[in-house]
Amino acid sequence: MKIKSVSIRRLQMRMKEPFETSFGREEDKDFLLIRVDTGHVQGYGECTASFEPLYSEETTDTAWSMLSTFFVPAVLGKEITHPDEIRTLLGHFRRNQMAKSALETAIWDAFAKEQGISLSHALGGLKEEIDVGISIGIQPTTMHLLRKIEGYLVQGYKRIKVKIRPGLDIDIFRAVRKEFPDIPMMADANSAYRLEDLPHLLTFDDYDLMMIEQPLGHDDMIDHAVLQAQLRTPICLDESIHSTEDARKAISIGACKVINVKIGRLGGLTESRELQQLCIEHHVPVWCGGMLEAGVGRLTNMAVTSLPGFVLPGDTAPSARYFDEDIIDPPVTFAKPGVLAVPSQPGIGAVVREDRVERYTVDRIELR
Ligand SMILES: O=C(O)CCC(=O)c1ccccc1C(=O)O
Ligand SMILES: [Mg+2]
Repeated sequence: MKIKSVSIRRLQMRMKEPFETSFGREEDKDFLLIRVDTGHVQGYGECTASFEPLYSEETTDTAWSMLSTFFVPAVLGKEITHPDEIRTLLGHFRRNQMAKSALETAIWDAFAKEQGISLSHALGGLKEEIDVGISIGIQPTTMHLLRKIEGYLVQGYKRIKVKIRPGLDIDIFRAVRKEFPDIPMMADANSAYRLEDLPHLLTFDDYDLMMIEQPLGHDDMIDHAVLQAQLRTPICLDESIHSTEDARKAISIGACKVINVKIGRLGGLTESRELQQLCIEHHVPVWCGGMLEAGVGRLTNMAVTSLPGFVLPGDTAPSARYFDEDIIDPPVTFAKPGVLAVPSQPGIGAVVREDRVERYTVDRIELR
């Protein structure tokens, strides 16, 4: 297989509602969509970098720059027998995982389409159905949050994740546990606490949380290990894990008991698959995180979730939770409440609606 041409488009899509975390607020989706052409098929990949460098240091602009200047030229015209080779072709360039992943996932999609198999099967995925949880952004009041939770439980979501920050944590846990004593609940702090908050964080153990996601520094593992040694609630790392090597180190020092896999944060599907394999060997459960993806990224997340290490519900909600109109046809919908069917059609398993892509495009470049 040879990559004959690559198109990079910048898209802007209105989100149904803003999403607020401890690090900021996202109102509109600003992202890159990559399309690779092999002469036989077209593969698509979505970049999970955001407009601002808040979740990670990457942005839509830096990803555009890295892809067009370095990453796309490194793969154009090369004979590729398997998408695992992309990681090697890009390996000498430091970091910029989200930009690399956008290109690598597009090539995985093209590879699966050339083989006539689903992306899930190309990866070695076995599950046909996956359980879905919901990540709820910070709400104006606790009452708003409680009513949102109620609505999502009615829709069948298998696990509720609430976003927290200092000053907005225990009150939420208390209120949720009062109304919903038994639901699977977890919290995501997006690095809002410091080790000096340890006594306060230990009180989280009273609320039967499935896990606490990334309580401490985005670049830390050491303090997380100190905290985990005293905290009964499992720590799940998100921001801190950029590779299988990071996961190995985090597990070996006891910095976490669970890992959130985001394909973009890890630089692609090859790395994500390897990380989940390592986690199986160490009996560390993983689940698929989300970056408010549009349809292409959403389908890629569903494919990776079909791998056996993904034993907990992911943040892979249906399209309609984020957008009025997705760029894929059909959009992602529940097969039954709280459950998605992993597509069996070739590649990501849905048609990318080029007419809609065109409507949301604000910039483009084609490299050949
Ligand atoms: O529904 C989703 O896509 C997950 C939303 C989410 O939690 C999130 C969204 C944007 C950036 C970071 C995170 C996170 O998991 O920390
Ligand atoms: Mg997170």
